[in-house]
Amino acid sequence: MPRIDDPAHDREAGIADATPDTTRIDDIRIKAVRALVAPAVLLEELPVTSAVEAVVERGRDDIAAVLHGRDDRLIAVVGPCSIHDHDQAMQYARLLAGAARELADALVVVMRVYFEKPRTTVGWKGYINDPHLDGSFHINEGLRRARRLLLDISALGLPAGTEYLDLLSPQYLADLVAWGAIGARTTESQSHRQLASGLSCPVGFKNGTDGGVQVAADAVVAAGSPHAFMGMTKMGVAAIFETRGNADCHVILRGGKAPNYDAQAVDAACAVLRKAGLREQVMIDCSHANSAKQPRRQMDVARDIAARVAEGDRRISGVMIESHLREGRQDLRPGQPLLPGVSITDACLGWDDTLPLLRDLAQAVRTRRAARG
Ligand SMILES: O=C[C@H](O)[C@H](O)COP(=O)(O)O
Ligand SMILES: C=C(OP(=O)(O)O)C(=O)O
Repeated sequence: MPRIDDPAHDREAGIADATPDTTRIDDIRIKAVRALVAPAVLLEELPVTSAVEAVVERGRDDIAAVLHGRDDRLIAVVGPCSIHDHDQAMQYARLLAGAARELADALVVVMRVYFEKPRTTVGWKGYINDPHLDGSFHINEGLRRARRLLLDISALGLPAGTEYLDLLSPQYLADLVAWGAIGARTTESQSHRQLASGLSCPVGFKNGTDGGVQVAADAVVAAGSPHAFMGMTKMGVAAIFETRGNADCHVILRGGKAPNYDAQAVDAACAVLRKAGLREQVMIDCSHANSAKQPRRQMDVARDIAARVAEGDRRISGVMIESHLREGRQDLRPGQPLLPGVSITDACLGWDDTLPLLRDLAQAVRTRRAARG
């Protein structure tokens, strides 16, 4: 596929109706403007069923109950670094749904269903931005596929979690999302904090890429407050949104210059949260800088967390694990076939190692519960 700025790109991608901009002093770096489907059209085409509605609501309620200390289970956000194939994602979801049922007494399992990838510089930006994985950027189709997948996963009884990166995409998908994340690169962004203040689900803010927890605590404070900002309605019209604030936000420790999953790091994070007047609780991301992106190191991190939970630590309210059908990662090379069930972004743990890890975490919760009597 030619680069997006090559005149042959749109022809080869089958994109019709590209509208070249002819003004001289405005939009001088915009090559074309293409039509974007209105959210209301997709919501009508792919409506939420009452069964899915119940799964989303129950997922949100369960997560909020853990965050507010009414439920002693552990939230486990588990799944691929990114989605790139519907059938493989569904294969994974069926396995995870089985585990979620088995461990429901101890874990609130949420599948990571990440469609939008924040890149350090450039790279494939996810299933919505480029669903054909070839630089053709069929965003309308990406939105449609994302919505269909969220419906299918939720229909298994499994709540879905996603990263909110684009500021318009929530209007197409947010009704189907039980838990949201704001990533390390956007936790400090006012626009993302405003968005979180109006989302219907609980939201986790990652610490900054340098490891700074203060920005995530600040984000929880900001998202908990009401805001007014510009956005787009379901009909695709510009609007001013006024939000109530989101009381179900929390911090996610994902490491930075150094890992931050151990007891000392949790003490330090809780000191920051206490000073900000927030609940002393964290979700710990076993991946990213906590595993130095070595997928198998997630097992060490998760087992370390399980040991502390079993000893009675109640400040750890959740874990995140990057896991796919098969371990590792692969490069996306145009025209080259991909291995099924292997991540095309960060390396993941394989399912065979994930299930025992989830069982260990669940056992740790049961031990903690038994000790409290
Ligand atoms: O989780 C995903 C990645 O760590 C994040 O999107 C950054 O990826 P990159 O550094 O490969 O661009
Ligand atoms: C991009 C992610 O993480 P982070 O923002 O911590 O880099 C992720 O969880 O996919």
